[in-house]
Amino acid sequence: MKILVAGTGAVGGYFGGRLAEIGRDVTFLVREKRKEQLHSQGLQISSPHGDAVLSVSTISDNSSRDSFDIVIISTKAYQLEKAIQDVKHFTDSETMIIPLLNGIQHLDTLKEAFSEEQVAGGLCFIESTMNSGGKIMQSSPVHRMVFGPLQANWSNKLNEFYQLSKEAKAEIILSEEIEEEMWHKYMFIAGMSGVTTLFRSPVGLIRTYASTAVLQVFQEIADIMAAAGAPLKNNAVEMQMNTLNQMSDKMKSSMQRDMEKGAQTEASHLQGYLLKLAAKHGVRAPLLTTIHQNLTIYSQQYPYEK
Ligand SMILES: NC(=O)C1=CN([C@@H]2O[C@H](COP(=O)(O)OP(=O)(O)OC[C@H]3O[C@@H](n4cnc5c(N)ncnc54)[C@H](OP(=O)(O)O)[C@@H]3O)[C@@H](O)[C@H]2O)C=CC1
Ligand SMILES: CC(C)(CO)C(=O)C(=O)O
Repeated sequence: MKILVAGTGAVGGYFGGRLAEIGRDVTFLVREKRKEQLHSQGLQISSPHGDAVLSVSTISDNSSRDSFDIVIISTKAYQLEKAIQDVKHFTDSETMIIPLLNGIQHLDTLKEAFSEEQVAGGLCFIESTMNSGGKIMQSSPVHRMVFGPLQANWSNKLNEFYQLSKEAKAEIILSEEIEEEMWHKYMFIAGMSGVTTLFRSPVGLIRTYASTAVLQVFQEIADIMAAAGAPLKNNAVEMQMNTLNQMSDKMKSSMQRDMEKGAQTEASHLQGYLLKLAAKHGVRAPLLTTIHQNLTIYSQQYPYEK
């Protein structure tokens, strides 16, 4: 089974690397700078589960036009449109797409670009970032990737992919309820990245001094999602509070790490899309609005390429 990873950063480099590490047929779609890094120093992972330096296969958007069975998409949301154009050279009508982006809006973009049947659901829990030298730094042990079919007629390729992932040094899970899981992860990350960027603090201090804000933002998001008809559990807010309460004091969100690097954030894909749903369904979300305003002001102050 031929696997292509589009987005060899903190997420794709980690999970793709863990598959390559056990000899699976993984290729990384990369641009020039990343290609040079990977060829000169290998795919480097620093992790509580053991470091790795892997020699990996790469292709670029203009190289040969092979088709892959599975394409894992792990770019940022604002890079997705270009990534889709590049990935298209390497897919056919049987290729299954597994996106690992946070959020939900990208599913529509992908279904439009490929076909409804080709797009699976996916998400991950991992605290990782890529440092300036291209090394993937995982800072806490959780490394869970969940994927699964979004409709009943699922491709056997997903099952095959699950079977060949089992030995990888990562928790890779096939879920029959991936859509519901994605909405819950979306609730969690929109809230957690929102408060960690608003208070510019890891979760420990926020839990101690601003737990009411955390509860409020999860509740606002739950109200928006419920109004939009998302498949949420009755205790969705409590579940997110529990997840947050189990995290270490030092835990940060990837959006917060991006902000610390002065990089672009996924605010419009995460909080911005929720606020669009809130406006559409007439739901009030004052704290989420403040969080989004904070991210918008940040985006106006930093000189990243817009
Ligand atoms: N990091 C984390 O801890 C977590 C992140 N997520 C989510 O995962 C997604 C990915 O995040 P993350 O891995 O942190 O992001 P990174 O910025 O670390 O990685 C994105 C990678 O995608 C590459 N890329 C972008 N466009 C293309 C393209 N057209 N062709 C080839 N490569 C491309 C970038 O390469 P280049 O250098 O060439 O731009 C970069 O290496 C996001 O939606 C994020 O919210 C989810 C859970 C945890
Ligand atoms: C909260 C966390 C680390 C969980 O994977 C995450 O999804 C992110 O920071 O983007």
